Amino acid sequence: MRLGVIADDFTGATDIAGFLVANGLRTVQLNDVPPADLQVEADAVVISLKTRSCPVQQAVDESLAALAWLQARNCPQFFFKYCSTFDSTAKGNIGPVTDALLAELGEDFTVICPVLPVNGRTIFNGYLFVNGVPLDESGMRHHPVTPMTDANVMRLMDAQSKGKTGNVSYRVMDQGAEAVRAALAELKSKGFRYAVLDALSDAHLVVMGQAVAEMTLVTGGSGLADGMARAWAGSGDAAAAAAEGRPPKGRGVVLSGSCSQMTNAQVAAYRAEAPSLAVDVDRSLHDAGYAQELADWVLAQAQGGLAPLVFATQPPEELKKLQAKYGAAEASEAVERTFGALAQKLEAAGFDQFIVAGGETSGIVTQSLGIGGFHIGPQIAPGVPWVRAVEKPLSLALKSGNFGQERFFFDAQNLAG
Ligand SMILES: Nc1ncnc2c1ncn2[C@@H]1O[C@H](COP(=O)(O)OP(=O)(O)OP(=O)(O)O)[C@@H](O)[C@H]1O
Ligand SMILES: O=C(O)[C@@H](O)C(=O)CO
Repeated sequence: MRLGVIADDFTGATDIAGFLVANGLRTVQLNDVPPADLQVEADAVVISLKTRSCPVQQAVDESLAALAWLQARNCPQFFFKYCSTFDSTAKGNIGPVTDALLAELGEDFTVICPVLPVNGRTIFNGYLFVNGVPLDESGMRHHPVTPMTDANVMRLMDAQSKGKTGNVSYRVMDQGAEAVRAALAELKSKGFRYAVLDALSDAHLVVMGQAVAEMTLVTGGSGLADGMARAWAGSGDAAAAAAEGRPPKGRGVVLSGSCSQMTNAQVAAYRAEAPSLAVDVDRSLHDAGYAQELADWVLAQAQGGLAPLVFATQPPEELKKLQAKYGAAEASEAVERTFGALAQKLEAAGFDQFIVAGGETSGIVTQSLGIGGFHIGPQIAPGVPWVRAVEKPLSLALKSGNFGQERFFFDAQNLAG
């Protein structure tokens, strides 16, 4: 094993795993900290946790348990994967988890790099942009759980961590890996504990991938991992690495629990052509028989055409109203529970392809289906591979809220079989 990844949510985990596979690295994704005796043969192991928005101590404990599992297999390098839109407010978990991992590894310096240029997530002078717009002016300011109101990654990190954060600017990236290594050494010697790496392009990813090759712990988005994998692997055999994760034809359903801008557009595009049903938040909260009713609706849709869609996805203004009425945490937990129960009922009824939108939603669906690990297949869109459960014949597409193009739900089905 050459890289061990600790990811703070499920779609984040499949995102980074997809990029490693696309560079020809054999990669296995394990959901939750695996049992101590599990044997895995792979170039990279991605452990997906659900620690993005849980209490801080839980996030720290689970991340350290994942680290211990990887250390027990002599893993030489570790990657803490979080969202390319940071998804972590001043009370968030990225700082505390990074500090705990550094302490456990006996290290005192790392990089902070939530980038993925191919999906429009870039960093310029330490400010995070989403499709050219500062993070706090993007759809992320309306996020139901982690509204992002600052685009300055140094400030975000300083607010939730133990040390000081510096920046390696795009101008240094332009000068190549040697210059970046020198800039990192200088920040470290000046007492900085973290360095935010600028990245405006794929070329910058390659440079930073080379520059951090010897760093024990790195942190960031899958753009950084793409750069690292390219630095090691060159162009490995991506088709062979993806073979076990390829989805056969199957019986599919689309479950959308993300309220991101892109998911709203994807749901609108899909509803225009496919059978769809909106989740009623009130009934999710109060009606024990509701998931069965949703399952009955899905089962009643014609087979063979487009997969039926069940969605909780709402535009920001509707979501605000629902959250004000029911409480944000209560409403989102009820919606997640509903999707979890629905997925179980559909599996029991013979569904074997689950296309899921939203990181938290994907986490709950995967857990409810009792899936412990995935083989990673071909990418439907950058950062969204098809994955195939290790222990049963189920294929899933786990889409981060803002990933994929407008016809993503169609694209996923077109790639299957
Ligand atoms: N109509 C709704 N009312 C209240 N909460 C909702 C509603 N629809 C979705 N939610 C909740 O919003 C949260 C969305 O988070 P999720 O991680 O699934 O999507 P996302 O944040 O857009 O994706 P990502 O984390 O990949 O960026 C979930 O907890 C979900 O249950
Ligand atoms: O980095 C991203 O944007 C995604 O992998 C993710 O973590 C969203 O849940």
